[in-house]
Amino acid sequence: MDIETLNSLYSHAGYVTFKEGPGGFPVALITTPHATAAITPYGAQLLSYTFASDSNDLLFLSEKAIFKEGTPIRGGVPICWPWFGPDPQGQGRSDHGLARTRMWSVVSSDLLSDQECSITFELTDTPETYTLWPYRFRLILTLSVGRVLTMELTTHNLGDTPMELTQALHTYFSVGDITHTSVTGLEGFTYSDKTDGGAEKKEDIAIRINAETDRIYPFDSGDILINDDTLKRTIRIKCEGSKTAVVWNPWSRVCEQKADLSLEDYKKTLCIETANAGDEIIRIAPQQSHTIKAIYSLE
Ligand SMILES: O=P(O)(O)OC[C@H]1O[C@H](O)[C@H](O)[C@@H](O)[C@@H]1O
Repeated sequence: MDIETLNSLYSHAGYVTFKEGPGGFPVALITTPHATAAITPYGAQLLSYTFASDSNDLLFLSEKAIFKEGTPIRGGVPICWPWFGPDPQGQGRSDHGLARTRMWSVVSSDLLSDQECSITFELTDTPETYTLWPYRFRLILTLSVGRVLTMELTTHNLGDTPMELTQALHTYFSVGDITHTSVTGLEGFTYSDKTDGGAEKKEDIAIRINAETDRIYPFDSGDILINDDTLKRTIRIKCEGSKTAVVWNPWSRVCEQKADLSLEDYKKTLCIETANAGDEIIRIAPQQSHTIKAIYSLE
């Protein structure tokens, strides 16, 4: 859909407008008294979110991010779906599934009040997705911009066979300096350390990142806090409908390997992902649905 049509159908004066963004992708710019957001239908990927009370973006977006059909965008909130990580069946399909490299459709934008605005995107199966993943689905992302940022991802199984999937809201938070950042809320949980062959480990203290980190924690309720001593802010993450939380920092080794990351980017970002990852496979019966939700706020 072109920018003019998007604006004629879904803009709200002073709140929602569509512009052409990098790579020619459309971007919805959303402003409320509490925050501003930029989200592209490509991957339904949130690229930026800035609370009015804070001059720093909540999210990290790589300066070297690639905006090109078929390539994932490095930063913001990529949606990993219907699998998290490498192809679970080893068929050579893309890491993290097919949602982050497809153009979604905008289906609505709503002024919930003069304080809050939401936008909804959908991705449905096509003959092309069916050859990659043989299910009939409707995937809906709703993002609400207000006092808090809410992201809700619902999978509808439109077919007549059960569907199995893993998934994540792969949020790249911006941090002032990773070595002056801690994460609380996950201490005491036994996690799977993907940098150590999935070894099970446990720490009873706040997480501090001082090496490449890639962990899957069992986590189905409660809050996770990112305490940032440099930007002097605490980000609160509430997860619903998810059974795991993933903590990822690429450190220098992965930054060196990725064309879309700068060498020092590991200092500026930390991913805390609301997920059903690893063994936490979601099963959705025919004609049923499943929702995960993340709510982000600043303290
Ligand atoms: O480079 P990507 O395909 O975007 O994946 C980036 C990272 O995503 C997740 O956090 C995984 O746990 C990591 O193992 C992976 O390296």
